[in-house]
Amino acid sequence: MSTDAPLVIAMDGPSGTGKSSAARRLAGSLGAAYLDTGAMYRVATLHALRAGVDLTDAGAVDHATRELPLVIGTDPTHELVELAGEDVRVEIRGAAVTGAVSAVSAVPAVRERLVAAQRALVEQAGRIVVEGRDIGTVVLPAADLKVYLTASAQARAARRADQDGSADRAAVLADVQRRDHLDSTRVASPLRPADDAVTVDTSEIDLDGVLDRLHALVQQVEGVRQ
Ligand SMILES: Nc1ncnc2c1ncn2[C@@H]1O[C@H](COP(=O)(O)OP(=O)(O)OP(=O)(O)O)[C@@H](O)[C@H]1O
Ligand SMILES: Nc1ccn([C@@H]2O[C@H](COP(=O)(O)O)[C@@H](O)[C@H]2O)c(=O)n1
Repeated sequence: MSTDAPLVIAMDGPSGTGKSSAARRLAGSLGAAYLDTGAMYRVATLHALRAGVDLTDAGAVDHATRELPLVIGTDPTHELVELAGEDVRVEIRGAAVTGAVSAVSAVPAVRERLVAAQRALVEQAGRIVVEGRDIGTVVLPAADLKVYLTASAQARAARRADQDGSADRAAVLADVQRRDHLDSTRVASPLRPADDAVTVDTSEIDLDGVLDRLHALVQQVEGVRQ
């Protein structure tokens, strides 16, 4: 099979399971594009925060994010995230946005617009790994392969604390659990595995091990399609 054959891989799971790291590397090795949909919700959140809207008011969040001058790249070797031409890669990962993003992503009108943009990017790319919370269930229900990454909250919090250089592991764990709860209990497109997703628990596997598992799954899918 030629390396430019269409291939759509959906990767979902809670925070800190390794979705971004694994999806980016998988895309690079498959010669595919990569889409970080969490970054899109983070940009919408930054835009709403800058507009000073009350994030508990869904109508106000909807209104404030209707015009969202967002540019997101899909090259797995080059991260590009811009809001009105400004590079916001660092700011969207900060505490203010991380603390507010679940409120913004729970607003159905925000999701509708971002899902439409995500589908358009997938259509353009043809061969792509897309990661988020609702990719297998809502955004791309016909994906060729759906993977749901999990890991214990403790493992995820330890990774996040190492990544951010935080000594307060209890606070990081509480934040991880708070976001898990909000993302999985919201009414609009809650975080959950698609019925046909393959679950991979990354608690005890390093990133190379996760990549081995993902490559084996891709080979199975490509074998079936040949
Ligand atoms: N299997 C693994 N073992 C150990 N550390 C890992 C593993 N996978 C990822 N990591 C590390 O965990 C941290 C979080 O990974 P990553 O950002 O890829 O997770 P994520 O699921 O995309 O999180 P979020 O949804 O919050 O963006 C990173 O520092 C990454 O290097
Ligand atoms: N498909 C998605 C992706 C993300 N979200 C929301 O965005 C938050 C940030 O995601 P990260 O992957 O960058 O941590 C996440 O907590 C969700 O609230 C989403 O709803 N759907």
